[in-house]
Amino acid sequence: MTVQRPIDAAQPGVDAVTTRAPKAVKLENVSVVFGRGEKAVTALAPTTLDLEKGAFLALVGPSGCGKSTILKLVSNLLAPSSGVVIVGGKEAKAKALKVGMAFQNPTMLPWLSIERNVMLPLKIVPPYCHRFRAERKGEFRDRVHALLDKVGLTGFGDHFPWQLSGGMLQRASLCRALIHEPDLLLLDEPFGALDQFTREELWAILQDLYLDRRPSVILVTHDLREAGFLASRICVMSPRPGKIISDRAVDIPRPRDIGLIYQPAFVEMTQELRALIAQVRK
Ligand SMILES: Nc1ncnc2c1ncn2[C@@H]1O[C@H](COP(=O)(O)OP(=O)(O)OP(=O)(O)O)[C@@H](O)[C@H]1O
Repeated sequence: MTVQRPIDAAQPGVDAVTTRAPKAVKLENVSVVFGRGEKAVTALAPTTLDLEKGAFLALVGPSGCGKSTILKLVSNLLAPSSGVVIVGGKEAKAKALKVGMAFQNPTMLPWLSIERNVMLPLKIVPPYCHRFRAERKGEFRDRVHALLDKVGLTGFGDHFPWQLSGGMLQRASLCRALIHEPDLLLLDEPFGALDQFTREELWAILQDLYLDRRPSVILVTHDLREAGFLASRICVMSPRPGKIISDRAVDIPRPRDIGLIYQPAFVEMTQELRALIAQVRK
């Protein structure tokens, strides 16, 4: 596949209808400081950031620049020291949106089969939890197996986590993040521990899953090709204190083919990002 349109930093991302599109997430002048006095660490300097509904944002930057801190704010695992975090039009603590999450370590419960691990959000998240008893052997089970099929795990529903490879567990983890059809997907280096081939395979799978329902996505990654392949927008962050220093669109039509990452315009974009990160790491 060829890149049909230039990668243009001046345009809104391909997944954002316009910059006036409804916002899934808004950070308004949000900062996070850990500790007090001389030991205080500003994990995030006052930051303002909007994520359009259905957009795919990648956060990249050196270690310690505040990427995970932003995910924790949005998922309400962390309260801001100042400013306000709006998710689905309300403060993050109101939990106005259904959220799905996946991390570098898939953290499956070892005593449950893959089917039951993937089904867990349906047991916990309204409105599904009210129907869980009635549906766990019916509609919900079918839904889990349909998703396992999509990620190439057909027939592994009755296996236990220890019977799967790292790549297979990460596929199952994506299923668990998506089973309750979240409006917002938060991904913290989900493919960081995988080999390059498995990783590329999972980029394509994640893209398909994203195109199915178009949730809003925030992906934290150290892999610039992963960011460029998957995202409609890439924010680069710098550390001490954590802040966003660049916010650019990735204006490449979807579905994207993996061959894209070898295209000159794509390589140029990742090299620019790399140079920016190398500067702020010093
Ligand atoms: N609970 C905490 N207490 C004190 N400092 C913290 C805490 N959590 C994070 N920090 C600090 O806040 C800063 C931002 O951390 P954060 O985990 O968001 O960075 P990151 O960009 O996700 O890093 P990495 O890429 O290594 O995962 C770092 O300097 C970190 O040491």
